[in-house]
Amino acid sequence: MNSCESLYSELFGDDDDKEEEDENDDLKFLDPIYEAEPPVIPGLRIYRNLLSADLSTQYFSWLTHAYFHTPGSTTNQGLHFGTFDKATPLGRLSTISQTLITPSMDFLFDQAIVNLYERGEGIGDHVDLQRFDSCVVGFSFGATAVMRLRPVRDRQTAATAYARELDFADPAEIQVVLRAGDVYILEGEARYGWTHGIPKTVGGGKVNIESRRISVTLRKLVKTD
Ligand SMILES: O=C(O)CCC(=O)C(=O)O
Ligand SMILES: [Fe+2]
Repeated sequence: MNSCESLYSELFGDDDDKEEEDENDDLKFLDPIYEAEPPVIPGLRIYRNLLSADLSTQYFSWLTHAYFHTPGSTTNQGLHFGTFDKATPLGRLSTISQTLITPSMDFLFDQAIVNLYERGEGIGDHVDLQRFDSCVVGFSFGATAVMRLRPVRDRQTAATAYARELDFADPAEIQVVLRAGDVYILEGEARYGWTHGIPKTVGGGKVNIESRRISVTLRKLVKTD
């Protein structure tokens, strides 16, 4: 067993035999609660505390160890492509995501991005690339972040203009507070008609992310054949 596997066992247990029965034990299915001010964006869902504080801390530790542990490394992103092994932490998050997606979206998630933010960091306003399907699920671990969503005038341009200056339909923006254990879903209008981003500062210069935050976003690659 390598050190990563043993940490995993320590955190999540050795679940070779009880994988099936345990699969959904950690989930606390709460009704979605929107913290965003009206108008709420169609296709945006926020599940508060979907993962308990303890479990979120375990994910945070595992993700830190698995992706951002090399001393001196400046890596702030981990990527996963392909179907998920259900016995891994990312696999568990994909299982949760599968249960949350709208039933009409009959697909399996097969891509994950793990993003690391240190204090004061953020991500520019963007629309996730078109090569990904219409539903994106995001998990938050570590420090709290405010995510900002803004409507775009031209969806086509927005879809190819990752994190650069966009033509916003109007100055409206919706702010969503994301805490450890919260899960958000972007689909439909919220996925294509609005950008999302995490500003470095909020409310007159206050630092948005105050200490390390790790997010995991899950997507499905669109078939190109
Ligand atoms: O950190 C987050 O929750 C957002 C990440 C994101 O928007 C992305 O990776 O496309
Ligand atoms: Fe994104």
